[in-house]
Amino acid sequence: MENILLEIIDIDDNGRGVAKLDGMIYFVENAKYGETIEATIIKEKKSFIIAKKIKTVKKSPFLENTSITEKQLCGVYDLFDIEYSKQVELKKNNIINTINRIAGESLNDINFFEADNRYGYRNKIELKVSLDGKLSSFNRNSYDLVNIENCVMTTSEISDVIKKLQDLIFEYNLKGYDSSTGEGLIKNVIIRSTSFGETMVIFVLNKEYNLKNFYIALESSNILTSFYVSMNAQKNNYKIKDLVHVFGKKKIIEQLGEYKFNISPKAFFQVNKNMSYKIYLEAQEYIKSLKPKTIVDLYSGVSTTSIILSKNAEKIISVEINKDAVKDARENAKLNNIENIEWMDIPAEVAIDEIELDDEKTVALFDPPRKGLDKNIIKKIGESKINNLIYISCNPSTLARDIKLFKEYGFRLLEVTGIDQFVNTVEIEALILLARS
Ligand SMILES: C[S@@+](CC[C@H](N)C(=O)[O-])C[C@H]1O[C@@H](n2cnc3c(N)ncnc32)[C@H](O)[C@@H]1O
Repeated sequence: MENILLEIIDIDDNGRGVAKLDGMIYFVENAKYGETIEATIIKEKKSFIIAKKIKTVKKSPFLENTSITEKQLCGVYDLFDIEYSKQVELKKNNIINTINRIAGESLNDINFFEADNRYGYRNKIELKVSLDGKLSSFNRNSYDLVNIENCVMTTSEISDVIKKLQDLIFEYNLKGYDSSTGEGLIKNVIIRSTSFGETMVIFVLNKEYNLKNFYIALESSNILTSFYVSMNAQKNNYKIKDLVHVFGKKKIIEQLGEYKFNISPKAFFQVNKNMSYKIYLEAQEYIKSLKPKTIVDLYSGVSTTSIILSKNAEKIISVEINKDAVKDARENAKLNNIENIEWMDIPAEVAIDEIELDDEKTVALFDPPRKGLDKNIIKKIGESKINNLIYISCNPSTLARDIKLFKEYGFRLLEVTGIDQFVNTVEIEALILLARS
């Protein structure tokens, strides 16, 4: 089959280039936004074609002159070398087009919070270790490792920790895990930092191993506030299992506005502190105008939103499936002298059957994972007396699907705000307000 020329006009949620030719949509891995490429067809489906990039024929006019290398990205940042104004345009259009297409809206423009920092914003990173002991990151969609150096997207505290860890890993001759054989030692290195300069590291190990001298050296380097180890011997499973606290504090502390938050090793906390705080403040603006008696905060994590909104309602019901996060949330409320939050540490789709929903002065707030809301939640809220909903989403497609379903119960889309929380990546965060009159 002859090669074809494709102009990349968009980037999809998976970071693939999108092109249109003769009415067909093409998806191409490793294609840059704006470039023209020579490609070959790999797979033809009814409504789209998967193509493989052969070479760039014309460079993207949106490319920035940057000296940043793949090694310095320390992760997947598909848009890192695309002009920032174009990144914003792509993200705004993604939200607008997805909501219009799936939820039947006709948005022309939306509010958008641009990032305040393009680099140095990530307060959490997960790294791997190669078989020759080099800290590395995974390539997209594969177990291939890219050695890293001077990570530019992480906070300076995390960069400092990486340097020290790398020196010690070399010094103590520690090796990474081999995904093809299931052999090796270090599976995962999770590093977190807070704006107080506190740092936490978690090693996920493949087997029991005496690392006592390494731990002593790491502790005496004074670079870490907290260090944990977890054992997970399951093949190619890199997740934290049972945790052992090795040294330092058990939790690190972060602050958002007037509130402090203890963060334990497994708890979810947004990776871009400044931008996530902007989302919470925007949600608070909506809440202030609605003056609710009760806020039902579904998918509440460590209750960051519940705590920030605690003065804006008589009662907050905070629902989160992760029991560790709820434990942290209770402590966080105590730490901030907050007494009007009630917790349910069960799935939101189950909790919704137990929550009183027949008061018009209740506002529901959702912040689900990428898969969006469970159908039972939409049904129960739809059939309830609740008239105002705030929805924070990291996936425009499931957000748009859920807007469409809420519209069947008489809700209208009133506000949409996009937030560039995951700068230089294709990921987007959106906040919407739905109401029925
Ligand atoms: C995107 S996070 C939002 C957390 C929090 N609102 C914040 O801003 O930090 C989604 C949260 O939903 C929780 N979660 C996932 N599935 C759930 C379910 N079925 N019921 C309740 N919580 C769930 C996750 O543990 C995670 O804490």
